[in-house]
Formats: sequence, structure tokens, C-alpha cells
Amino acid sequence: MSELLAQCEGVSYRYGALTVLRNVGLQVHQGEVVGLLGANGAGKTTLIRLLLGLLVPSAGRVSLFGEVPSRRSRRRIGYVPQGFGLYEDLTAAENLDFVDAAFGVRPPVLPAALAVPPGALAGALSLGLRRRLAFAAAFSHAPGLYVLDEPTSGVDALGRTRLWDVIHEVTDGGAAALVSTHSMEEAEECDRLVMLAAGRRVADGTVTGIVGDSQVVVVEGADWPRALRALEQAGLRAALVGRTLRVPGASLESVRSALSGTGAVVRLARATLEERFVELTAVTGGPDA
Ligand SMILES: Nc1ncnc2c1ncn2[C@@H]1O[C@H](COP(=O)(O)OP(=O)(O)OP(=O)(O)O)[C@@H](O)[C@H]1O
Repeated sequence: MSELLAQCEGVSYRYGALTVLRNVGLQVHQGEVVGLLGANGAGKTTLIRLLLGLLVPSAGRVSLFGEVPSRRSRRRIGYVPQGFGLYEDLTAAENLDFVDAAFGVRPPVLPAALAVPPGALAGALSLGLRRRLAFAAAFSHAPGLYVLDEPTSGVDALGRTRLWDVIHEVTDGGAAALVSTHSMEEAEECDRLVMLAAGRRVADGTVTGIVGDSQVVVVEGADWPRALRALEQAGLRAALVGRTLRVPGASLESVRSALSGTGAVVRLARATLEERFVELTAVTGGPDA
């Protein structure tokens, strides 16, 4: 097994009376891309802040490069926060010079995918270019572990693909990445996923392992609007995919009974990652005191 770079063991965290993480475990090994997947408020950023040592767990243990997170171990991290962490009134080049000076490194050759107009003020760059610059700043000191908090939100499809190419390049080169995301498409880019729901870890594994043999009810038939109305009347939520309705979290019997007399054909199909995510997160309520 490759080196364990970051670990949370039985970690809980409270903001005052509000418990937002409960008994969460997480491991990131050298060379892997671990996706931290959860809805808004699931606790992803809080877990990242604990890993970086910016927060101290209410219970459990966190280690970074084998020690309690500290200024020294943080130097080996390339962190891209949701808010970028850039100096908006400095140019792109000045931001990178500043980071290189802080880490005492020579300016690295950046991959083309991280190129940003050097003379532009960081605050004046588009959202996509600001994300690119923030990634370039994290890249410059060749960290062992990248911690990327929703690194591609607001980035267009081409920019996203380019950033993911860089993430795969650095992890192929021996670094690791912990990437928080809401996006199922991005989750599929990861070697392993840790799913959080309302502060609890509800799954940890590969996409194939997490989806497993989980199934979803599929409804077919020409009159899908009628079938959709009947499902809604029965309190079942369906998604229209092409001319097929998919009803995650419902039993075959409940869908059959809701659609009796409509002529719709009902069958089971393999669930997608998103449908499995809905199923896993539906059983957990919100954070509580
Ligand atoms: N400083 C804070 N004080 C009190 N509550 C907080 C604080 N920061 C976050 N929370 C709460 O903790 C919970 C988890 O928030 P967190 O930001 O970790 O979730 P997240 O999964 O990163 O969400 P998002 O995807 O929206 O960024 C939420 O209920 C949030 O409102």
C-alpha cells in the first residue's frame, strides 16, 4: 500500500451547539484522487479545514503526513480554497511571485492548462481564470497533497477538462489530491469517493463499489406525461431521461401500484452514481444540535 498522507479517524466537529461532523473517517494515500462528495452543508469544507489543522476536532484524530497538522506539515499541501485565496489587487504574476517567495522556491514551469495573463489583476480575472491562477499558486511548490475545495465550480467545460488533466498529471507523478465536489461528473474522475450526508460518512469506495448492485425503477411507455402525473399524485419523485422516467428510492411495487391502469411498463435498471447518492443521502437528516 502506498504512503498514507492524510487521515481522519472518528472525527466529530461542533460549531457551538451545532454538530456538523459525526465520527467521520477518511484516508488519502499517495498517488490517489479522493473525491469528497456531499450536498451543500454536508460538512466537506469543515472536514478540509480540520485536515489542514485550521480547526481542531471536537472528537477523534487528524493526521497529515503522519503528524498532527502543523505549519510544517501544511507546507507540503497545495490548498485551493473555495474563495481562491488570491491577492485581488496584485497581478497574476505578482500573486505567483509572492507564493514562490513565501515557500522559498524558484518559479516552476507551469503546465499550459494553468496559463493566466500575467499582467492582469487577479480581481479582474474571470471566475475560470481566477480558479486557474489559484491552482497555479498551489502547484508552484510541488506539494505532496493537493486539497481542492470545489476547484472547478464556475469553470466552463473545456476549463474543467484542462484542470482535471492537471490533477491527473500531478497524481500520476506521485502527489495525491482530495477534491470536494457536488458534481457526479467530477466524482467519476476520482479513484475513490467519500460521500458525506449531514455530517456523516455514508459511503467510501470506488464508483463501481458504491453503486454496487443498487437498482432504480424505470418507467417506459408512450404516455410519459400521464405516468409522471400519476407518480406525483402518489408522492413519488421521478426524473425524465429521454422518454423514460426514473424513480430513485422507490420500490417496484409502489411504482406499479401508482401506475396501474396507465399502460406504462415498469422494470428495474442499474442505478447511476447520482441515484445511489440520492438513496444514500435520503436516509440522513440535516445537521442537528
Ligand atoms: N463558522 C461556522 N459557524 C457555524 N456553522 C457553520 C460554520 N461554517 C459552516 N457551518 C455549518 O456547518 C455545516 C457544514 O458546512 P460546510 O461548509 O462544512 O459544508 P459543505 O459541505 O462544504 O457545504 P458547501 O458545499 O455548501 O460548501 C453547515 O450546516 C454550515 O451551515
